[in-house]
Amino acid sequence: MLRIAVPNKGSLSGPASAMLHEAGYQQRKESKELVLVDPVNEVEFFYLRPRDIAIYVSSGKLDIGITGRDLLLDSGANAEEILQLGFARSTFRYATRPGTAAGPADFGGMTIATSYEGIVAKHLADQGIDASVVHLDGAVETAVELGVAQVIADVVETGTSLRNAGLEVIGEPILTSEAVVIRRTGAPDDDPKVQQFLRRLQGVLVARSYVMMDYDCRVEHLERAVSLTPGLESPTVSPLHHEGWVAVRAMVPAREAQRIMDDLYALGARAILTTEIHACRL
Ligand SMILES: Nc1ncnc2c1ncn2[C@@H]1O[C@H](COP(=O)(O)OP(=O)(O)OP(=O)(O)O)[C@@H](O)[C@H]1O
Ligand SMILES: O=P(O)(O)OC[C@H]1O[C@H](OP(=O)(O)OP(=O)(O)O)[C@H](O)[C@@H]1O
Ligand SMILES: [Mg+2]
Repeated sequence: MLRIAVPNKGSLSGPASAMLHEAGYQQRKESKELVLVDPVNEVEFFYLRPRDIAIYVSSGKLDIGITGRDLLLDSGANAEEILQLGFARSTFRYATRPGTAAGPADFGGMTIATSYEGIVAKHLADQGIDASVVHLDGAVETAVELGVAQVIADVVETGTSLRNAGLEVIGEPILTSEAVVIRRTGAPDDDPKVQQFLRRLQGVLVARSYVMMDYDCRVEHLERAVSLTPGLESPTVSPLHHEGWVAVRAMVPAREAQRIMDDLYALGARAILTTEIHACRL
């Protein structure tokens, strides 16, 4: 059985379970379940704290896990990314009250509050900045108002939490993060069970970001039309009963679908339809 670590709380938990469900795996029905065996797919899911997942995977007791890139790097665990999942996207940044510092080079002698000590200590050391780091479990934005630190380093998505605390980002992002699948560094990459799992998740990613587009167009417009809808390999072109017309079918990126439909229509294509893709293997 493939043993997989899944986040049990926080921003990663819901979207990770939703993606696994879309990929055809059983998921737990209630948040108190810590282990779930999916015998049909020969997979065992362990619902763990997101922060602990890289540690379990690096120990070799679990084959793979879903976590955030920032959590993986912060843990310093011996594990590596093998697939990016596109959710829980964020940046990791320093923030201060306006006027505190012109940039991270001015942080010398200051205290930086963070839940990600590993990332911050390494970044400060790499930049040669002599600042202290204080670890807080969460809500670190409040540390400045309460005088525990002059600077924070935290996850930023919309920036709302920073604005509400009267803070502004300073310096370039330390890193960009998203949910990722990880395995122990150097684990063999030809394990068929892992490969099948990754193919299923890749299928979900493609199904989420592409739609199927069908349309009819005149033969003389076909080349221009297929240049708008080249598909992943090549579009399917079938003859229509109506002489001089063909039907075309191709996958197109979902977020470009409306623009492509406008362009096809302007070219003379008609009966332009898009349909959702529920699952795929490329
Ligand atoms: N607002 C957010 N937007 C996008 N990703 C986020 C956000 N907050 C946290 N993350 C991501 O979620 C992961 C953090 O997991 P964690 O369980 O700490 O999430 P959390 O939402 O902060 O939960 P908790 O309530 O336990 O603090 C990191 O990879 C982080 O980048
Ligand atoms: O830029 P924003 O869209 O405001 O999102 C970023 C905030 O979201 C997370 O906090 P969370 O709600 O998980 O609370 P926490 O600080 O207790 O982890 C993160 O730690 C930031 O505080
Ligand atoms: Mg949090």
